[in-house]
Amino acid sequence: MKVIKMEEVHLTEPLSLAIGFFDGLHLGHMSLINEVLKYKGETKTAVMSFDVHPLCVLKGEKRQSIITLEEKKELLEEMGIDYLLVIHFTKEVAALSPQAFIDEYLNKLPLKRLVCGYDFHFGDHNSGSIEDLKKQSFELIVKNAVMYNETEKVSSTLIKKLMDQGMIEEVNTLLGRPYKVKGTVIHGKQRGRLIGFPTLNIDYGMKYLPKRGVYGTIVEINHQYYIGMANIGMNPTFNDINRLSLEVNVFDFDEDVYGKEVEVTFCLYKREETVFNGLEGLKTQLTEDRKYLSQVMKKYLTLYKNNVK
Ligand SMILES: Cc1cc2nc3c(=O)[nH]c(=O)nc-3n(C[C@H](O)[C@H](O)[C@H](O)COP(=O)(O)O)c2cc1C
Ligand SMILES: Nc1ncnc2c1ncn2[C@@H]1O[C@H](COP(=O)(O)OP(=O)(O)O)[C@@H](O)[C@H]1O
Repeated sequence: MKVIKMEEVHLTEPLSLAIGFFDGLHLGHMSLINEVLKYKGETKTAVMSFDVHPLCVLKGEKRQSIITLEEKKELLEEMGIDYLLVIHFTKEVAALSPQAFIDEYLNKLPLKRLVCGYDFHFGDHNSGSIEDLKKQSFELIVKNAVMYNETEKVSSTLIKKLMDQGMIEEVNTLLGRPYKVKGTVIHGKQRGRLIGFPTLNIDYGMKYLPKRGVYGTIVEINHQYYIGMANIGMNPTFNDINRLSLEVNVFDFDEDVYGKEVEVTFCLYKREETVFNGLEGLKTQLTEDRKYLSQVMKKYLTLYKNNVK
């Protein structure tokens, strides 16, 4: 798959294109991508997205996302999309009228058909709608919402809400794959090894983290897979950190991997983060967590290993 900045695009073969920010690439987004892939062979296949979330630009928000641009690229490539077309999103782009947006980004392409979701809006104050797209010369396919239940649609907002409740298995169902966080191993307070539970502290960047607490995870280190118990939290027993930490104690592993990139896959939520009355209480709890998770996580490790290439 080629990644092309829209300012530099020059394509000549007919295209089928899905458009959206696609935070999460969840089942709803996948229905658009799969629609485009139906035309592989007849046309080239492409996805158009933005480099930063429109709300970050418009409201100056620092927004944690379910998926990074890097992960988006990997997934779309695996699915067989030919081009990822990236719009550099700025206030000027946000202020384009609907027709100016269409002329600037869509009519410059050899666009045979456009696939978008039922609620796609674009242009100044989101004033552009499906009605504007229907008037153009390309074919338009509008996909209905994929539903979560009778009333709620699968959406990035819903996935974040479920993450906030620790409902990671539900999240994984709606993503169509397990939730992962990739990051570099950084230094913590060097206390873990003293209590017999060393942890990889992970720099999770701008990834959205599930609810504070303990999770059963699969950890990839140097192309090997391990079971691990992760904690997302503020280590309230010690009360000496100021940003939510993601750390994982890896089973059957004993190496120094500071500075390496690792990937944590969230499989199940075990318990809330608790304030202990000193180290002994924490150690007893961690011993119980390890005993429980080393049993329960075996099947996830097998499944995981069977599903990676
Ligand atoms: C599986 C797991 C569960 C944890 N649960 C708690 C907890 O309930 N309460 C708490 O204060 N800290 C908890 N911790 C965090 C420990 O306090 C932390 O790992 C320890 O202080 C080591 O920190 P360090 O990596 O900065 O050295 C947990 C850590 C792990 C790996
Ligand atoms: N089983 C293991 N799980 C996690 N980290 C381990 C393990 N074995 C060795 N390590 C190493 O020990 C370091 C963690 O020790 P710890 O005392 O918790 O330090 P820190 O506070 O810097 O995370 C890890 O970064 C890793 O390099």
